[in-house]
Amino acid sequence: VDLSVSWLGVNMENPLYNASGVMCRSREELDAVAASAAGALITKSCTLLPREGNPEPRYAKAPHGSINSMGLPNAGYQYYLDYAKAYDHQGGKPLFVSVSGMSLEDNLEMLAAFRDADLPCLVELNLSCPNLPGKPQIGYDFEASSHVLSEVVKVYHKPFGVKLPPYFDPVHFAEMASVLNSFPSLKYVTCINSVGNGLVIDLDSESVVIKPKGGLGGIGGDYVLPTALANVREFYRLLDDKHVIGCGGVKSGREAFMHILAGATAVQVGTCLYEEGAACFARIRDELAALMQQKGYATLADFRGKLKTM
Ligand SMILES: O=C(O)c1[nH]c(=O)[nH]c(=O)c1I
Repeated sequence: VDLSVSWLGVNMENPLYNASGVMCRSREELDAVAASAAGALITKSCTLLPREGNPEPRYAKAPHGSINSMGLPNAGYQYYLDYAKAYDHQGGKPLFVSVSGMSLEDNLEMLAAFRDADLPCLVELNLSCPNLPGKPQIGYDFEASSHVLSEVVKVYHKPFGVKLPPYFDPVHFAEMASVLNSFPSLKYVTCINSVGNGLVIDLDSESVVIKPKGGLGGIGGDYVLPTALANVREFYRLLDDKHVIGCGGVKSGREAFMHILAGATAVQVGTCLYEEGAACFARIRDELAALMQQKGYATLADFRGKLKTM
């Protein structure tokens, strides 16, 4: 079977890569993803200046996934720009850069720098960080999203994507799709970011499991798979001439297959990568290949977006 996918000028030997935020804050981590069976890699969302992030513990494994309130810890955009400048773009694994400025001005300054560097990497603009106390997720404010994107496309003229929060209402899917469809150079969306501000309780200690925000954090893993699949399918259905990247609940070939069946061009792995390490990519890749073989599909396009309804 052929697991390759070519989209937006990048060629991936398989559709799997890391979710921004996991195993991608340092060059050592990024190199580990690049050295793994992953088909691509993406950097930790970056800000203008380096950030420590929220107090620890800020990540915890949960019975069916994870909770995190990292608080955007990152080395600052210059670090990732330098990594991108030194990266072997011909090496076969596309590099994506996630940008998540603390303000529109910061986003524009970072995007202008990436523009001027004229590198082959694709930008994923994060509209959905749920863990900055006092800062709402842009993606939940349709007016703000439209304004940010209007300013972004004045500065950044290359194709780019956005990381979206999960939506839970058909009206919201339609509203956000309408905003996104008015930006032709916005060529992909990544659905979904973590399900924001969940609460995991440890029964024995009768306590929360992470320190920031009274224990509130973004939820990932098995918990979010149905929501992730719904967002992938809805935006796949509603967006014009854009790709949807699936993220949320992928821990085996089965969920990767589901995301692609729902319309995903490629698939990101977060919680499972955090817990299992980079070996998960070869395992999930082989499981996906076996599933395709079993079902008689030769390529991803044979079943992409072909979810049956009743
Ligand atoms: O807390 C984080 O750093 C974080 N955590 C997430 O779950 N999603 C995000 O987009 C971010 I920027």
